[in-house]
Amino acid sequence: GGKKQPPAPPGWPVFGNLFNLGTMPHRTVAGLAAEYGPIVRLKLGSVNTVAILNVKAATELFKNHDLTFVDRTITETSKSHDYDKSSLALAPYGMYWRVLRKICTVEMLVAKRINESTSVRRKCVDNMLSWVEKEASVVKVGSGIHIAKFVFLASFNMLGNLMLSRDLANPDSKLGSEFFTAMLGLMEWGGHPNISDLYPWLKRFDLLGLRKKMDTDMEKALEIATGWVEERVEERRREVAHLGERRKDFLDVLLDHHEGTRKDEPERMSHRDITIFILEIFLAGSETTSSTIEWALSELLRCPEKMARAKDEIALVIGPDQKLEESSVENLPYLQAIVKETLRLHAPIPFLVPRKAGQDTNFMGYHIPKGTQLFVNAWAIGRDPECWENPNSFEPERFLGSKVDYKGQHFELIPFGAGRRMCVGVPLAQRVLHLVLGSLLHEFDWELESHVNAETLDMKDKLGIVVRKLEPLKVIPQKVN
Ligand code: HEM
Repeated sequence: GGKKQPPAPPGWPVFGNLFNLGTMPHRTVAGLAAEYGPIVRLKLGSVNTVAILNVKAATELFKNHDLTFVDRTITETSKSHDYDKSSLALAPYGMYWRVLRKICTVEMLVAKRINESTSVRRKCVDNMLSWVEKEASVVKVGSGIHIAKFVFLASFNMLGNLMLSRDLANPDSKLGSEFFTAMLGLMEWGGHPNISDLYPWLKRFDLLGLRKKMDTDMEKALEIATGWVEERVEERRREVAHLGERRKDFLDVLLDHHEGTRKDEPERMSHRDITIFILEIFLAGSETTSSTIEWALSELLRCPEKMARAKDEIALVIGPDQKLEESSVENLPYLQAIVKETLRLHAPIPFLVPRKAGQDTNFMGYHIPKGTQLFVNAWAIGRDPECWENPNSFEPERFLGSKVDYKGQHFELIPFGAGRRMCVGVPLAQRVLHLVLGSLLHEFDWELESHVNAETLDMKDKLGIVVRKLEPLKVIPQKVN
């Protein structure tokens, strides 16, 4: 075999294909498949990138080349305060990653441990429902509320409770709101395209000022979270006599591990590592969840008969004066289908978390040099016409009686990725998505604002760390009695 590289659209000197991308790169890049095929080479500034655009190529990737592309590309903002050195999502495929990933899958994000915290999530959802109701009562007639904001707060609060047993959405907590603001900053600066990543030799000029902004917010977030970790270490010291009174949260699991390993063991997590892990879970789990819920509601508001079907299903299983519990979700196949269909059409992280080639490799007849960045376009894959009928239309029915799910075995539906680096939060995300969406549908009737209707609702998206709606969904909730 020669050294045939994947086809590439023509680019500009210096800029490469940067201008081909536009504001919705997942859509633009998906569109290249028609002319260039499912494996496309792009030059983003000076960075060699390959994008995977259909199910066939993704299947080959995850089945036979997962290990070649198991490491991540590291962005300039993620190096702030050495975040990348402790991050699970960015860790090289080695001992540290393996140990931390195992703690996650075996001790934190496993069904048994998730079951123990059911009431915590219930409480956070109840809070959210009352925020929604309250806000709806103060906006003027015909205007809606920004629903994603409340779901985001609730998800953030849930994660704070699961990890730290702390209510960060409590408006009286000054520290909580400072932390929240700093974390919003991390998401903003981390999701913004950065000249420093496109032209590494310009890094030191930090032309967009993103690294500087990141450093400021990272410092604040770390300072606050470090305080929480230290406080807990103290508390545990005092508590040793009567352990078992408190529910073991993620922080306890991590500290148990820290204290259980010998100091000279290479896989020992430092307090710094633990603190950064906490930030990472907030970053990974909040906006992904709220964006999915916002899209699901938007799609349902465009199809009143599907909205009605979802509400009818819930009403049949859950009494009007009962709450929707996580344990009821298994009896709500249509709700489950709605979540799948939403993730198919609106993968919140449409290129997954970028990977890179660990060595020169031959992929489906193409030569891909070591160091090449890899985008797996989950958005395009979810709409691959070879695998999906009417790929662009919202039809949850397609999943009824189908085995296809997002757990990494069906490469046509990979909003959480697949292979070794697949999202570690799936079991939790799955609970939260169904609980939140189901509760919103059960407790309220939803209407669009008076000047909008199903045909005119804006469905455009934009890409940050997460794809969200360009125009936030504004909806009018009507409490169901
Ligand atoms: C709708 C919700 C979510 C979506 C769509 C999502 C999606 C993803 C994707 C696409 C990846 C990269 C996968 C790959 O490279 O193949 C990822 C990685 C990750 N996710 Fe999620 N995620 C969600 C929720 C969560 C939650 C709730 C948590 C934590 C509790 C979480 C923690 C992580 C972590 C730690 C990684 C890095 C894994 C690694 O590199 O080994 N995610 N997620």
